[in-house]
Amino acid sequence: MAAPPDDMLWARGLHYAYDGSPALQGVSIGVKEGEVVALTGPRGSGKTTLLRCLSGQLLPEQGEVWFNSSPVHTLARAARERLRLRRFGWIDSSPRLVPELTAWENAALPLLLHGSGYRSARGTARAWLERLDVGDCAGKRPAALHQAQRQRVAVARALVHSPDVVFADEPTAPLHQGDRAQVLRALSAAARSHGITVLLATHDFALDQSARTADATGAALADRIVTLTDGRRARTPTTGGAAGPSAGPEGSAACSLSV
Ligand SMILES: Nc1ncnc2c1ncn2[C@@H]1O[C@H](COP(=O)(O)OP(=O)(O)OP(=O)(O)O)[C@@H](O)[C@H]1O
Repeated sequence: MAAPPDDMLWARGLHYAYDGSPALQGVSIGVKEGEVVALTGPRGSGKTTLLRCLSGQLLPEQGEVWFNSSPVHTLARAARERLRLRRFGWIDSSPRLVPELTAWENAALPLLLHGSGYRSARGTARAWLERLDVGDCAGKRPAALHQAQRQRVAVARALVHSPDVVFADEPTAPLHQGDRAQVLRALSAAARSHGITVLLATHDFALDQSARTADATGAALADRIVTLTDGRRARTPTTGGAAGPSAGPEGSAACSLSV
């Protein structure tokens, strides 16, 4: 089966289990170019597993993943790694930076791995750090930075090579309340200004009060919310939160980004 031509990323009937314990049970999703999609659901609902299948880190046991009308699920490991390196960016819940490298060197890693020259990689990485309000940290090593600064460097690293898709797995989890909305806005604004598609996993803010502000912001910055429950797409809205009643599995979130 071919993917719909207007979906940049498309998956059908994904199943994945860890040691026989199901994490995804037939998830299908389509994402258009430039869309910002918030993936919500309670802890353990399969958000990370879905992101990892869509980004080619995991091979689904059943189902198909297509990127730009080409199959990802049939690619050999080396080809999937090349695809991830060139076309995708990944932001984890904790900023895994290389401690020996400065902030700009960390941000520039995808470019350097692609074979870009040192000087040009430095210029591009510094520009992204400026855009993310951590330009003055460019020469510092991760240990000298606050957690929010480190996470911004990780965001810069995910965007620096102008990927087609950025997968962000609860990128604000380690941050204080005040930093969360800022990092999400910075990510979202940068992605929108460069036409980068974003899949952003967030906890179900209706169920997790501590994450409410960040996830409400993440959802409000998204074009659309997709909700998972027990490894399946939820059929009804699970929240009356900031995304509002329109934010069902296929519903549109308010897109109120103005940064
Ligand atoms: N490496 C692993 N080994 C075994 N089980 C796993 C592993 N990773 C995830 N799981 C299980 O798979 C299910 C889905 O987990 P997943 O991390 O995808 O959900 P999630 O919605 O991202 O959760 P969270 O919000 O807590 O990160 C859960 O039951 C989880 O315990």
